[in-house]
Amino acid sequence: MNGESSKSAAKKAGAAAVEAPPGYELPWVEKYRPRFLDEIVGNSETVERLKIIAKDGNMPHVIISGMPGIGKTTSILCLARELLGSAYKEAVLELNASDERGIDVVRNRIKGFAQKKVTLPAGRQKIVILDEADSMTAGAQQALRRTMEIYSSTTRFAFACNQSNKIIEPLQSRCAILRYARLSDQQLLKRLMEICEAESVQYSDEGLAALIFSAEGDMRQAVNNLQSTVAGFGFVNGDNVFKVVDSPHPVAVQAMIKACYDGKIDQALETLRELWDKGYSAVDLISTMFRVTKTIDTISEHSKLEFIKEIGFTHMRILEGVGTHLQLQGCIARLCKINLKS
Ligand SMILES: Nc1ncnc2c1ncn2[C@@H]1O[C@H](COP(=O)(O)OP(=O)(O)OP(=O)(O)O)[C@@H](O)[C@H]1O
Repeated sequence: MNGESSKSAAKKAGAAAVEAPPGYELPWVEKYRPRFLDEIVGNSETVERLKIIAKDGNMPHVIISGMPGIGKTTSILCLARELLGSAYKEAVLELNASDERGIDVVRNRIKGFAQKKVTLPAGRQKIVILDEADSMTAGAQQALRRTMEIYSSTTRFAFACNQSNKIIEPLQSRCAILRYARLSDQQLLKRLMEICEAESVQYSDEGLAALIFSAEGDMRQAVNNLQSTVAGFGFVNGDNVFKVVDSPHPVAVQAMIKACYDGKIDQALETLRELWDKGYSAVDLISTMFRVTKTIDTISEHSKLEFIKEIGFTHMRILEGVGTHLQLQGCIARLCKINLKS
């Protein structure tokens, strides 16, 4: 790809306006962090609601919850940028888990910010962003209750968290709760292809499939693994991706599950032995077995459900502390037996 077209691809993928200092490369998750709500992939209904808020300007207190790496913090930052324009720097206070966020910070820093006078576009308020809010102590959350009410005419709060039930009820009742779902494979694929084009990455289709498989709907992980694979190997194919993420190769695990389905216990145990000897832990193996079984389409629906049930029981036992080779061998034996019965 020539320089000009790679530049326009970068623009299309929303490459950050901030350039890294010469000699340094920004991590791609930062370089391609969406800057406007339009660029956010997935969760379109929720993002539409945010766009309406950005247009009307009357932002309620919000909680955005969902699993990691799907755009919660990014959405709040985009919303704040669209609401506040050039006043963004002055009118946003962002605190995340790396900042001290005990009661004192709520009493001093947040309250101080809420009292501060800032010139804003008409009808806009200052915004306090509390990232990873579920890790704030209950005491600190309690201390926010009155602050949120007293200063609500000038300051609005946005919380991002993985589990909204870790936010105390009184705060939940003051906020609009928006839930983000994990991103679909197509959404991840589209974004990864945009970034590959912008960065002139050499890739194969099965390389992208491997990135999507290992990310499980987490865009941050997909983009990070893409960058690590490019940095480590230069070419994104399945083998390289699984080396980077250091998880059992799903093709081998799939062969093992299929051997169970066909009742070929020796072959299945042999594959298990090879994977075990590579040093993967029992949890890695059993969770890959689960994910692979879910997606195999050559197994009957009934057997698939029975397999998943058995794998689930084994997973539970492993988490209880018995993560041995024998545990997995037992699981393989039971999987082989399921199909013999039916
Ligand atoms: N929906 C998305 N669209 C485009 N890029 C995304 C999306 N979600 C995540 N990303 C990428 O992943 C990076 C991290 O996203 P973000 O910080 O918003 O995640 P998060 O959901 O807040 O995760 P956490 O719960 O760990 O804080 C972004 O910089 C961006 O590059």
